[in-house]
Amino acid sequence: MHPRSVYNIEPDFTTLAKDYASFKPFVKQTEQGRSYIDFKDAEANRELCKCLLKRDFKVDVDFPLDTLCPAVPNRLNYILWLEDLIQDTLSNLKNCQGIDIGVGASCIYPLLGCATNPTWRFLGTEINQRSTDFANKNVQRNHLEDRITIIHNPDPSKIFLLEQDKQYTFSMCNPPFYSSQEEIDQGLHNKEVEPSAICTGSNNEMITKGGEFEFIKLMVMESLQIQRQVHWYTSMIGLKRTIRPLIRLLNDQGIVNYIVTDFIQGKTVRWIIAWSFHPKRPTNVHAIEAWRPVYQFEIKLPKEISFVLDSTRKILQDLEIDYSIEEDDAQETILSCNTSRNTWSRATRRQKKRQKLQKTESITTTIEDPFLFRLELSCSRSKSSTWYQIVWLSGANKLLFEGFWSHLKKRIEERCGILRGSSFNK
Ligand SMILES: C[S@@+](CC[C@H](N)C(=O)[O-])C[C@H]1O[C@@H](n2cnc3c(N)ncnc32)[C@H](O)[C@@H]1O
Repeated sequence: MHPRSVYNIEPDFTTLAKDYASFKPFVKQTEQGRSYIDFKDAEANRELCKCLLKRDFKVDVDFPLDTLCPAVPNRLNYILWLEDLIQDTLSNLKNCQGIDIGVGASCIYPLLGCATNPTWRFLGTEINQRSTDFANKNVQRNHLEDRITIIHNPDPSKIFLLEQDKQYTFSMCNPPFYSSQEEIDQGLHNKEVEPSAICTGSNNEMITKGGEFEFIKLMVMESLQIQRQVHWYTSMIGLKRTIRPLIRLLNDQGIVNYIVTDFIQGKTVRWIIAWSFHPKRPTNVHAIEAWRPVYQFEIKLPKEISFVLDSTRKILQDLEIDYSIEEDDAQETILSCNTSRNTWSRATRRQKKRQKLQKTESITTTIEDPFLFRLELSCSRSKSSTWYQIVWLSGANKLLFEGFWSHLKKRIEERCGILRGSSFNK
């Protein structure tokens, strides 16, 4: 559960039934006096969803019993995590324009997103005509026509129906997870399927050709065409086995800025994957470390921290890389570095040498996106050696980062007396 979720305190069904008479018929009591509802009862689920949305977000919805009933806490987790992602990586937090692929009849994500973020707007798409009509009615019911636009997508193999020349902050999606009814039955057995979806999710909402992997793959492939028109592409993942092939796909397509997170809601686990063609990487959002791309390297150097710091400064000055010292004490020093020129490639350094001899201005290669990184120096327990870590913070070119690190590592190791082939660190 997201730490900011109102549902960190479990809703009390007795109180909810007192406040909402429509919910009362569904509330039962255990012998110990604990109130509960039957999650296999579609009507009970729908009433719970409607009452929670009304009570906690002043959102008023209605949807047919044979369409997917959204579990509100689960949907809220996604919205709150998106807020974190945006806060962490974008400078302009106002006027966010989101996209929801497959709004469903409830139109839950646009409604919840607008209720919790007064400046957000949404474009919602849906392939099912009946769900599109219901979603539109839900938008009207909440007087949000000026902030939410719903469009019917007649082509299931198409994902993004965007306005040309318009920029979008994020896209989100709760895709159909399964490729067949057998897979759903298996999911029920493994407790992968949300209780509220058991009886209500109709086939088009739960099943898609090739399952969620193929659906998200379509999204990835289309995102390659439109690149930075959407800042963050995101999707919920319902099955753990989908994560690895998706990461492989992103890597194969050269997408280096991505992140995976998870949410545990009762017995159900859900994941969200996000990728971007923008250089700024998220560093302050909940993520599964094991699925992060390699953004950092660490080595141990056989010298005291003051010596390593002094040597690093000299190397950075030589490379004309700007840096500021963020934190500095005897135990740990953090240098924040940034450059927009590649001054370390062999060709650039050769050119620089030549130009020095000829006393002309040096020419360096400009990098498309600013290259930001952090160097973290910390004392080892013995104090006579130092842990030396680089963390890549921003930049779209992974090879550039790796090339820089290999250059810096060689120079700092040489200064610390580690010669090539030496056994220190092995
Ligand atoms: C699992 S439901 C999610 C509904 C709702 N967003 C929610 O979270 O409860 C998936 C939805 O995506 C829709 N859908 C499937 N393929 C689509 C596509 N290519 N474009 C837009 N919607 C699509 C389905 O009709 C269905 O309503």
